[in-house]
Amino acid sequence: MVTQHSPRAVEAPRPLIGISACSQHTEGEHPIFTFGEKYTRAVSEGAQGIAVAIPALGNGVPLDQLVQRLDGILLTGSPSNIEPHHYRDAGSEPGTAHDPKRDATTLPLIWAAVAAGVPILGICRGFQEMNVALGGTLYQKLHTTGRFQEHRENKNAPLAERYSHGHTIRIIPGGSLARIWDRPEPVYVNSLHEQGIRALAPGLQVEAVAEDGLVEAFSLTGAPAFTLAVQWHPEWQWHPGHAVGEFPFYRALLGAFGKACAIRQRARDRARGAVGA
Ligand SMILES: N[C@@H](CCC(=O)NCCCC(=O)O)C(=O)O
Repeated sequence: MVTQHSPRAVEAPRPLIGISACSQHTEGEHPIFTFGEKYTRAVSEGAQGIAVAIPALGNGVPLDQLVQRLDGILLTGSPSNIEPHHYRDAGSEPGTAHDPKRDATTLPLIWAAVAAGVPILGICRGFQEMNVALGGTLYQKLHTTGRFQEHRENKNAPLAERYSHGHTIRIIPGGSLARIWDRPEPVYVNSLHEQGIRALAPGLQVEAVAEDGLVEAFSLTGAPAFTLAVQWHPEWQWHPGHAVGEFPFYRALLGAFGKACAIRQRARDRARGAVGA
């Protein structure tokens, strides 16, 4: 008997995409792991994947086993910041938000994922994590350097305004990002971060810069799979409950990531078939 809860018609297998979680506390004393619905929808609708959580368990996640089962990893943004000892910098100011459990998970995860050829898309904190994991450093407060325009959000503005407006970027011709988005008109991105790249990690290649020269996107040279990170928030396109408008550039980014994940998923399926044969 077919009911409203019966599984839908069989559809083509979708890639399994892990989403990095933050650790937080609810009002009580129950620590929880979280990530936003917009990231989940970006994975399921934008990248056509199946979203699964990567909890911030640090050593409790057997990373080598995890990456063998995943077809892609999306490293989310977060209000928290990477602890500066991870990039050999002095301590942060009191009151700075940190998430050591997330650091202990994502930084080694990035190495494991690159080594296993898992496609990665890093967003904002995730972009900063990729740079730090691979040996780069960050400015803790861009606005105090006197070298950059304002990259922080206006917290008094409505959410839609904060995530729709920002600044333009220049996409480096001939790079991986230019292959995803090769249009002559200026590209606008949103901008909601206080920290930014100071020294780019060895092996990373700049894919886009802001007007002030700040690195806004990079890829990993010679990576076996799609390994791209952006300082802005393409997942805004999939923010629920808002008329967010259309951002074809953001759709193209998630689409390219999804295609890379689908390629890995087919390769993993073939390998499993070969083992089972
Ligand atoms: N804390 C870092 C990274 C900023 C960031 O990822 N913001 C995301 C906010 C919440 C979200 O939209 O997911 C910095 O300030 O540089």
